[in-house]
Amino acid sequence: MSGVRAVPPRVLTVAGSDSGGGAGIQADLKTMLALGVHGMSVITAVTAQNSLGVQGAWELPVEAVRAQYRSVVDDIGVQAVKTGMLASAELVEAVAELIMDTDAPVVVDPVGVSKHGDSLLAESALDSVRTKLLPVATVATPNLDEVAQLTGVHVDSESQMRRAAAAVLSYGPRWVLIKGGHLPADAGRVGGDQAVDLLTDGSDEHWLRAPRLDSRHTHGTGCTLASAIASGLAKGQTVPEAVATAKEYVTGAIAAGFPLGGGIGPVDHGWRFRPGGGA
Ligand SMILES: Nc1ncnc2c1ncn2[C@@H]1O[C@H](COP(=O)(O)OP(=O)(O)O)[C@@H](O)[C@H]1O
Ligand SMILES: Cc1ncc(COP(=O)(O)OP(=O)(O)O)c(N)n1
Repeated sequence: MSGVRAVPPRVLTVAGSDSGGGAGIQADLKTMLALGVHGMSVITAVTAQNSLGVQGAWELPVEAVRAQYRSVVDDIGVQAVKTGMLASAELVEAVAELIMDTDAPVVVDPVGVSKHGDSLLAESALDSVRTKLLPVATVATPNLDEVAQLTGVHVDSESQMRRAAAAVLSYGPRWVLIKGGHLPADAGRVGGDQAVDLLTDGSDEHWLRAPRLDSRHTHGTGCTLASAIASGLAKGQTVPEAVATAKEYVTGAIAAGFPLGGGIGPVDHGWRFRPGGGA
């Protein structure tokens, strides 16, 4: 018996490995599986990491990163790329160069520091992120700490998110999603009980709001959101559509986050497959 099988859209993550499975490459591939695309990976660094923090990190040589990327893109092809932990200026610049030659939308999560405060990007790489990586992004997804690191703009209220967006857009990404997950709960508005993000290309503006969930187990929120956006783009969604569906997915994953180890547990990438998850 023979038949033609449907081929799912293919999404490539270029990121670091999180041994604890909550963030990084592991979060990206789980998200992609949950959202029905074929996930592939270029590993840039390996971290020894768990619910308590990052105990060690080792970069891969730039030629190993280039070789993984070429193997995937030249044979299998990609409909979207997502970048996460890139560790050093050399890796940031090599990845930006590879992306420039790839005809697919790119989600850049400019990962700087983990939730535990462990650095995942050398200070000396910040300028390469600004001048080489952000210009090739279809969507950049900085959190508020990354906005401050990259632009010097400190956001502590919703009204300042517009200023932050303009500062990031000045480096050249087509869209920016300013993630307000780190915004104080009462910032700038009455009843600030929402997790608010701002998506804009400088003229079109979308405010995304979800209930702010009182969960300690939020490890991997940023990686999960960025991978979900890339999955939507690979399926042919517009940027605002992909971001809206990704926000809904990450909110469900945070709501279903669970305790692992002695610290911050992961969000549940498989929440839609659990009873009541809707799959
Ligand atoms: N407690 C929370 N409840 C609901 N949504 C949240 C919560 N914390 C973060 N988010 C959402 O998760 C996504 C990732 O944001 P954030 O946690 O700021 O990123 P990062 O993991 O890069 O620090 C955003 O859509 C943000 O609004
Ligand atoms: C290997 C690796 N990459 C990225 C992160 C940061 O992930 P993020 O989704 O921002 O989640 P938190 O770590 O902030 O919870 C990471 N920790 N490890």
